Amino acid sequence: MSIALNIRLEYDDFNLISEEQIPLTGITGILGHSGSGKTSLLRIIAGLNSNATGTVEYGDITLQNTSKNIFIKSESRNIGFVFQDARLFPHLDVLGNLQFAAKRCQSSRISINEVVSLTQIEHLQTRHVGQLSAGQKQRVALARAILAEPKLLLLDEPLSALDNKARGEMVELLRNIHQRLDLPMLYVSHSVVEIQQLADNVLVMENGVVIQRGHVHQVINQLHNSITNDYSQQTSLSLKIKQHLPNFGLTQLDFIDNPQKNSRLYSNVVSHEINSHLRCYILATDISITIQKPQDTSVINNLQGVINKVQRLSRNSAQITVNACGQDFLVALTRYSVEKLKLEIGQAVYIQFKANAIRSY
Ligand SMILES: Nc1ncnc2c1ncn2[C@@H]1O[C@H](COP(=O)(O)OP(=O)(O)OP(=O)(O)O)[C@@H](O)[C@H]1O
Repeated sequence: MSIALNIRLEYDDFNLISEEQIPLTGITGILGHSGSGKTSLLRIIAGLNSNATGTVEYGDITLQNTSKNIFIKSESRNIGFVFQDARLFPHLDVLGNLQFAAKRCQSSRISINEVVSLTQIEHLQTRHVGQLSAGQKQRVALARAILAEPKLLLLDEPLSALDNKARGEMVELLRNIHQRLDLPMLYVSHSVVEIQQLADNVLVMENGVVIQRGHVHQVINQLHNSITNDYSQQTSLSLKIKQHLPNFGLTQLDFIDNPQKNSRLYSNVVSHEINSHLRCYILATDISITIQKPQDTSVINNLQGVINKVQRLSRNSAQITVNACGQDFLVALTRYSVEKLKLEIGQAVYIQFKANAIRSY
């Protein structure tokens, strides 16, 4: 099932044009600069923007068809929304906010207690909204949205006001909620890391148009430097947890499709279960290249590969793509190193990176 959009929105100095099939399985991330049209796209899907013209189909349900004069109102679309600011009722406590949402839902397949436990807000129920931190407000907003039992949840930069720790916890929470409720989500952010950790599929927007779409790792590995301000070129991938080595503070990882002995990788210890998948990324600046097989090196991760792309980024910097164990790794080098090592397409090389270069939330 998918949302089919064929839509146009015109403001004085901004146009959004979208002809898109958005999958309704998993979490779809929408990434792009500020002002690229991400929120406008969500608002059109939610039925909060009646200026847009064209069609919006949810599976075989028509939510909007301008030429047939069809526009299903937002409150009848059964689509949930969580904004940057939580927008809770300030005169009610947490439980009051949740009871209000539950009252409006006719089917009540999920109870307030279940949602409270799912969003980990048991201890906050009697607090007033003014006594909550930004992260706690977002969890309550999430709980309220889930209580309405939407068939789709739209999230517009819900973590933007949170610090790093709270963000990591919310990402984990959103993943759990998605899995437990099998609730499709569209997640807007300009943070590549958030999208990398959360989304299954990604749309990239620029100037009101979707310019890239596909599986999260594939899209992130092909992102151009200019897409987001906080973006550094990186290799995005998922690895399988092979074993934890607590005595060394390390976790041993396998490539999912290519689990060979000589392709084991090591990260700083993570809390994931054995055989589960770790979503992670490695900054291009954290990987180096050697021509000879590294010997007696302190760098724990060494993989043999072949150069399949040499790209000049600026006068003095280049990006090399090395395929190792079926995975493309992006490596940032100076022009000096590229020339010194005479790197070229088809050349066999080794890539190296430390355990702490394998990053995740
Ligand atoms: N009601 C409106 N009237 C006129 N222009 C608008 C209106 N709403 C949004 N815009 C313009 O549309 C463009 C896209 O805005 P939108 O909020 O969709 O971008 P965004 O990618 O979500 O940005 P951000 O990441 O900053 O939230 C912007 O140039 C904005 O100024």
